Amino acid sequence: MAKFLIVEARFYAHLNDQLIEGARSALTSAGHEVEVLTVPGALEIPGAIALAAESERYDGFVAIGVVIRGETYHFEIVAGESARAIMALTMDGIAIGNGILTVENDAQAEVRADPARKNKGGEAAQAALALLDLRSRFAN
Ligand SMILES: Nc1c(NC[C@H](O)[C@H](O)[C@H](O)CO)[nH]c(=O)[nH]c1=O
Ligand SMILES: CC(=O)[C@@H](O)COP(=O)(O)O
Repeated sequence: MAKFLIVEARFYAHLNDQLIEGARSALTSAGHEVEVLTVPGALEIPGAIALAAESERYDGFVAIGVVIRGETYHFEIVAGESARAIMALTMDGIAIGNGILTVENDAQAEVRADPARKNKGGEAAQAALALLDLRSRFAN
């Protein structure tokens, strides 16, 4: 059994609840333990994962959040930089699945958050499981 930390940026609570449901279901059905940590926004997720990884209490991580385009360039920063920082952490060998939605509008977010439809939370959990499996395969 492995221990996973879901780090969620709780900007849109009802969407996060669905994304977390999908991620949690994927992880617990595979026999793993799950905790959830909440941060203000997607830009805080990579730092929170880095700090949690240093504690060595968790085997893998799932980033959960929703970034919906507004009127300014801030969307590109929040969406792009959170993804870039998460990618950098995975390149350091940390098993992270990225379930941060980066969408144009609420309708796109609803479809992707819903575990019964595109289930992007579950998809991100599966990615974290795959990276953890690779790490254990290459460690031996
Ligand atoms: N607009 C969204 C944000 N913005 C907040 C940033 O993520 C960050 O918390 C702030 O810039 C302070 O450092 N975050 C989301 O997760 N989703 C958004 O749509
Ligand atoms: C993704 C964002 O940062 C966005 O929600 C902010 O909206 P705006 O660009 O209209 O300030």
